[in-house]
Amino acid sequence: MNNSNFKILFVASEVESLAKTGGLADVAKALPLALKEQGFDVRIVMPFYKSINRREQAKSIASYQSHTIGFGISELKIADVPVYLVEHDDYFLRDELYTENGHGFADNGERFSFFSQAVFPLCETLDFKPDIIHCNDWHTGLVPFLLEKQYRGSEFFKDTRSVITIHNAAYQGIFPGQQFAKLESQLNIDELYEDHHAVNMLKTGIRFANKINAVSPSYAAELLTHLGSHGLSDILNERADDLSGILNGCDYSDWDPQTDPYLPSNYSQSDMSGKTVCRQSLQIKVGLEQNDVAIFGVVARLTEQKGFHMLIEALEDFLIHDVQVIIVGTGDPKLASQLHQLSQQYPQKLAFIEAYSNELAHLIEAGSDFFLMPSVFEPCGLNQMYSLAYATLPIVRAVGGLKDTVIDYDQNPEQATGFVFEQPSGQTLLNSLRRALLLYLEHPDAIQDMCDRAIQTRFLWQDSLPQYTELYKQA
Ligand SMILES: Nc1ncnc2c1ncn2[C@@H]1O[C@H](COP(=O)(O)OP(=O)(O)O[C@H]2O[C@H](CO)[C@@H](O)[C@H](O)[C@H]2O)[C@@H](O)[C@H]1O
Repeated sequence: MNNSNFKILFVASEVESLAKTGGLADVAKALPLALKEQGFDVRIVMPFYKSINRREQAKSIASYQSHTIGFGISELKIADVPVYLVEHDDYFLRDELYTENGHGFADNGERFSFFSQAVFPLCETLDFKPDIIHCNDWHTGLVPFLLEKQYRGSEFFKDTRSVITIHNAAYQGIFPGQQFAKLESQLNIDELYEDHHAVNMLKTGIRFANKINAVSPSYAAELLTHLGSHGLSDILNERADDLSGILNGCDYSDWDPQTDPYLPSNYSQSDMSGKTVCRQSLQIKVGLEQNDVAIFGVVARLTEQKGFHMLIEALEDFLIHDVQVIIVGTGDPKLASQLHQLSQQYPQKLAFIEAYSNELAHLIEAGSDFFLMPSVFEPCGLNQMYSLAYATLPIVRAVGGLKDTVIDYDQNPEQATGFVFEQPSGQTLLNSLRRALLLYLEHPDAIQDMCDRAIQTRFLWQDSLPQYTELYKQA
């Protein structure tokens, strides 16, 4: 395959450095950039949100209008990858990407079916004939359906194939059928109807994409089980031959303690003194005393997925020890209020910052000794990869990508890079926290060895690219 002749349209609802609410954005930037480096002709398409960074630099390049759909197309670049922004003020000129006052917009189904629909005239207008349309998560789930049912017969798209990557199957985009009424009338939307005429956008993508992948091998395996499939095991088992798991890479150009511009002092394996500076600066920033107790950090969306119910239960006992816990996150207001309450109870030991802050996220990765991810499920997880790169030992549950990326101290002391536990309970998490703390206090040499291994661990996109290339070929 001559890469430069191979055209990939990467369709995503968020892209790091332009608009981000979670890990999907990290991948939607890093993977296209890695593909571009291999010479592929890759372009990204996403909605033109109000909050897009560098909004004023976006260049309007075209517009499209038919009897059913109209939108503008603007362009920005990330490195030398073009990013096409679908401009439709009614749908996308809103303060947030998906929600308002903590609730999803009522018309999210309509917004993202519009976005999925816009992909095709956008390609035609820009005369970009993709070999692969690479979709991501529920927001883009209608694209494979539209490709098969509306465009398969067209000259322009007759050779185009689709791939859908599942970053998080818990979010499926299930909306009432009326929200899809603006799709072409000749399309048979009825065939997508489930109970009460609802459409499941992720399931639609899984049904119609030529190939499907999940963001880690373990998550792909879990998706075939009742327990781990978020209710999608039937359709995924039907498509099992086309499903694979490809581990995400980590973007070390954004996450490297040697060059990280957010850190007050950079550091590396050969000179870790900067990590102490980061630690002090973190303590000052979040208002904790500057002493040298073990620091446990968390950066996450406040959702059940991230295991906050286990964490809160475990912290109630763990905070009697001489430790500091620093949590940064936004999301579920109930979880936020529980965390605020707990931090008022232990003001010297627990700092909870309810904010979305890139700067704090980087500082926590650098300034903590341990990083907590007690997830209920975790398709891949990126923060544990960032932690490893910053010599901050992850404490994770053995699930999805966490299982594929962290080696437990008790299981394999010679190669360990963190602490891994199985049972999803506050008690087992508490045991792991104590296990880590005990080692920190009594065997600093063992902790040092683990940090040395952690900081050298690499999850490179270059290692995952051959698998994506193979997926494209098979599609
Ligand atoms: N308050 C805050 N302030 C600053 N930054 C914050 C933040 N809250 C979260 N972030 C950032 O958002 C990203 C979270 O990425 P994760 O992969 O850990 O989880 P997420 O569940 O969003 O992604 C989903 O998609 C990714 C990508 O495939 C999978 O790895 C993952 O398992 C899946 O659930 C990180 O870059 C993190 O630093």
